Amino acid sequence: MSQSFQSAYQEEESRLREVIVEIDRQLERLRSIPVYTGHDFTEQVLEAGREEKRQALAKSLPEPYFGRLDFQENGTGEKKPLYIGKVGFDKEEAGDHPMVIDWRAPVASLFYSFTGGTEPASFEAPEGLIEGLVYLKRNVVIRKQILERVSDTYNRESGGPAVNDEFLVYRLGENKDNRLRDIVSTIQAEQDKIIRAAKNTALIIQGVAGSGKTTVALHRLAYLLYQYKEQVHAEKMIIFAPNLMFLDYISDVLPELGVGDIQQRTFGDWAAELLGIELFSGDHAQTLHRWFESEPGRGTPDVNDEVSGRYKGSLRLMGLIRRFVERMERNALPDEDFSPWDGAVLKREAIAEWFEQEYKPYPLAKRKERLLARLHRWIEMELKKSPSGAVMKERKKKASQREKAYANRWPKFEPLALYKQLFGASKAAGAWVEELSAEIPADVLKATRKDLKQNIVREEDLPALLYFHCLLNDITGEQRFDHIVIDEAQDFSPFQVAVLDLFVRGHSFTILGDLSQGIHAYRGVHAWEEMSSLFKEEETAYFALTRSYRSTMEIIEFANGILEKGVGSDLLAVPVFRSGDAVRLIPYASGSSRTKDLKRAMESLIAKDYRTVAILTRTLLEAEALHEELRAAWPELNLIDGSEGTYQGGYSVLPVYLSKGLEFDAVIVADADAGHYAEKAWDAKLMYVGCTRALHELWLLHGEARPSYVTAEASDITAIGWP
Ligand SMILES: Nc1ncnc2c1ncn2[C@@H]1O[C@H](COP(=O)(O)OP(=O)(O)OP(=O)(O)O)[C@@H](O)[C@H]1O
Repeated sequence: MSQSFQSAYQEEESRLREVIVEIDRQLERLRSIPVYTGHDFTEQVLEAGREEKRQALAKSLPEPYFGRLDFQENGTGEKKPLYIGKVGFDKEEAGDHPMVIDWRAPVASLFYSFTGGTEPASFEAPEGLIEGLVYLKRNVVIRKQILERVSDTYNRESGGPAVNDEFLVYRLGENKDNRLRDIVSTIQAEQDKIIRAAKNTALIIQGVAGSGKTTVALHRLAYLLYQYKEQVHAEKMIIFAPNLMFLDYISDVLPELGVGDIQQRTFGDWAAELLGIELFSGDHAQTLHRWFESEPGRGTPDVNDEVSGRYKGSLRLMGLIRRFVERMERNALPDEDFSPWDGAVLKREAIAEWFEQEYKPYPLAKRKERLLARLHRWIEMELKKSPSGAVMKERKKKASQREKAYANRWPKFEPLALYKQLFGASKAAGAWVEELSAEIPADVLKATRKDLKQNIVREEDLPALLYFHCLLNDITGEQRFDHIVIDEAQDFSPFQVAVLDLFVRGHSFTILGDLSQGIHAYRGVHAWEEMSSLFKEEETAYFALTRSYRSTMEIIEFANGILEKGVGSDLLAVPVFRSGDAVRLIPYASGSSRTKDLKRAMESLIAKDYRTVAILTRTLLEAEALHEELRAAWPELNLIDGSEGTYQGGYSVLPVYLSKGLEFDAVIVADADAGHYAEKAWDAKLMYVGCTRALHELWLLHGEARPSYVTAEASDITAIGWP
């Protein structure tokens, strides 16, 4: 141990003791104050503040901070060490500078944005730009109040080189359990820019596999809550993610960051609940079967803008619905006057005046509701003019029948009813409806009509139904969001985002995805312009994350090869300098069974003490069969089939298309051969998704011929055969 390291360690050790004593002191004082349970509002607010502090301090006690930055602000002549942690707090004596600074505070941004060199650094504070010199950037690992590691990634005294990746590489080398974790101690400058971007912008982020998109989005939510305390509320934020298992997988990060109450949903669940409709239960399985299960090896079916998912997610359909509702509005008012009994008449012109002038500002369903309520009041007034009680009774009876009949002559302003009309699944309001329906691609029209006649609503129908809902009804304050995160956004459609934009204040979006992983291209976007064009130029910003943090250099280079050769993409990942074992290509032994080889691969990797190991098959059927065969060897082996609500970690078998978003210490791609993966960009994307799930080790087992994008020769990054 060098002398300077020893003194740094001792210095940090004594500082840690000082901080822990202070936290203990503050906690003790707070705990000694009796909890207020009375009705005085001021006291209640004070108690809530104390409770928040108690919790924050207790949470920070085991690991009060993770970083230190020595900074000298211009003109101060004083170099100050700033300690950065998940929770900030001051010494109790007034006038002392913070003991620990919250990682989201403006000054803490320096810890992340500073990339080295001797030039002055700056950060944006509420009072303006602050400039100064950075002397030291230090990472410390504290666990259960014990200082475990001190790592200087920049030291001005030693010549001011670039910040090094030593600590990052150490962190990335750790094995993972079954949950995504926070990265506050190692957020990188390119990620920090996204986390701290202004709130009222639709951020679109293209990030290569493993670039931290999901992680960054979660940290951004924590940042927005801190920075825009008054405008943003946790319960008014929502994260849309692809499935419940993925939501479970990411569910620890926000609590780790001290953030609760943020809604985490799938788009389907959220939209169906809002609309009060039930989705067809077989939809998911049918869709996956159609696109991923039917003919492995022969290549996934071709996709164009006329396939159902693409069309129903398009702005073309959105425009069509808008025109449909406009026509509906023009044709809504019945042609005749209203007569509650013979001799009494309310002229159509008078009703039109209410509908077209007075109630115009209201959405359509509300306009109808108000109009009919007013009509009812008019009837009551007229009834009062009756010459006798008997006549009044007679008239009332008649009026009630005619009022009902009149109301029935109005269209039903209900999303599903109108959607059915548009697709010809129920009686149309006029010939004009057919004119509009003719614009829908014939195959889509036919299949959807058939579905709707049987009351089958699929997930792909939801953007249209939601849009109908928005055109017909007010969006209530309760339904509105302060911020929306869309993860795996390459699988979202422009129509989905356009509708969500109606639900969010100030176009406040974080939209993240990777076009290279667009394996649901039958419904998702093919270029980010499809989404950015929904917003005005000043309302949107685009970021690209090119560095990949998940996998070793070998794995990333191998996966880049798949992208280049198989997808023709130039969205290649730049690895962090973390080297591991070569990617292994292993032919199945002739004469031996494939299962035996896969079992052997699994055994070898488990023997290396990896905590999460997965075998990825091309289809679910294959995963099920393999799971059945291997269960005897590993009773705890999980089968992931898309129906589960939680992610278990450990050892798993799953079809490759369900692995998206997840990661494993070691991955075995089964059947990486031409019999399972065709020479098609889409199949190459599937292979890319599979390979980029591996953190430390990747093995591909295969039959005779491999697709051309799976590299054949042994090299620095690939090894052939068993170790
Ligand atoms: N700055 C960082 N420091 C440490 N680890 C990081 C950092 N950024 C990302 N990671 C790690 O890299 C891995 C990938 O992160 P994440 O899943 O958020 O990426 P992604 O871009 O959403 O991936 P994909 O699109 O491939 O699913 C995670 O293990 C995450 O903890």
